[in-house]
Amino acid sequence: MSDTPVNLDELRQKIDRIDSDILRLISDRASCAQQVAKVKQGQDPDAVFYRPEREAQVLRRIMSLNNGPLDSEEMARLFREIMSACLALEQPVKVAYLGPEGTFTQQAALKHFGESAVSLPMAAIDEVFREVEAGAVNYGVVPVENSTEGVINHTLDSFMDSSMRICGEVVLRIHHHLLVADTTLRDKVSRIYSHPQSFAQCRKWLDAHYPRAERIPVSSNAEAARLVKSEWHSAAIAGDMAAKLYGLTPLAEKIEDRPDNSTRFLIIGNQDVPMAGDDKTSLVVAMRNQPGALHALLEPFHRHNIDLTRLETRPSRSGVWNYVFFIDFKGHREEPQVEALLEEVRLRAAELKVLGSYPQGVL
Ligand SMILES: O=C(O)C(=O)C[C@]1(C(=O)O)C=C[C@@H](O)C=C1
Repeated sequence: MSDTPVNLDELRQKIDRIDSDILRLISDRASCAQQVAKVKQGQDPDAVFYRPEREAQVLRRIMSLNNGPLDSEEMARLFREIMSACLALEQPVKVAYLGPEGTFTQQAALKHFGESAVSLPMAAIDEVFREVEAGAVNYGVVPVENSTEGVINHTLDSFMDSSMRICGEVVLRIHHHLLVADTTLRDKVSRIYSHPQSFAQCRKWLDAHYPRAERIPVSSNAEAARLVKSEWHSAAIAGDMAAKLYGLTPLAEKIEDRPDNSTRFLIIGNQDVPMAGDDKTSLVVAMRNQPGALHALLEPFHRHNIDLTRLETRPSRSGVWNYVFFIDFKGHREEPQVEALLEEVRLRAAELKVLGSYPQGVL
């Protein structure tokens, strides 16, 4: 006879036994993290407890070991939460994000740090920078680019004046919904609120389905959701978090024009992150305004066979240099060929600032 349980009671008893094992193992893991904290404190009284490179390695390892039936992303999300709780035992982590509550940036912060982190909404990107700089929070989360709408200039500009470093990145699939309240007259929607970026990401859908509705830009999707609560003829374009926060329901789901619509967010902090094995580096470089400046800047990347993942130009704010370039590439600043590259770029540039080397987003 097979010992595989066949009825509901037996299956539930089996699940109870497995849960007891999981409980014991998670508790063992948490005790281990407490010991790690003691070791870190013993090494350095100002020890940093959050270690992005280690977290990336743990999550990648879990994904590579996973044989289903849960898919690897789902499994990594579960481990994300276990690690988040373990880190909170070592030291509760405070994270500032571009608010208000219910924005995609809050979603990115939770995706990266897990639910055990304390997340605090800020009214503007430069406030997030200021809070981290002042030491009021440990880390900050800000959006930097969207696959449909391009770069978020406020974030790049904030890096020019700041000593903050990049400690990580998160990429979030952005799904927009057309949301209404219980009291909305669904066939009388004549006004739609959203953030200008979201309007741009859903433009074709809106032209096709609501060509005559007035589109009112507001400061965030969460604010759009809040406004809709009290208006019977209005709808908001926002994501799941804002819908949940304000108790709205979707009239139409996933209305973004591009199915791969995603936004990249950066984690800013005060620490230099060691190599994780699958890293990126971000730079800001000022070049003198002379012929061939861009070629001179990019040529060493080609020669050292370094994979550029992004290049943005911003007007210089000091007025002395005409071009400021934001460059992301694959590799860590401690790798020998990256060190050699940075040495060369430094000689050619008027100014070079390494914003950070950090693990590529895992989830
Ligand atoms: O390995 C460490 O340094 C730990 O503190 C343990 C741990 C974990 O739970 O795995 C927790 C927090 C860190 O950010 C990284 C990993």
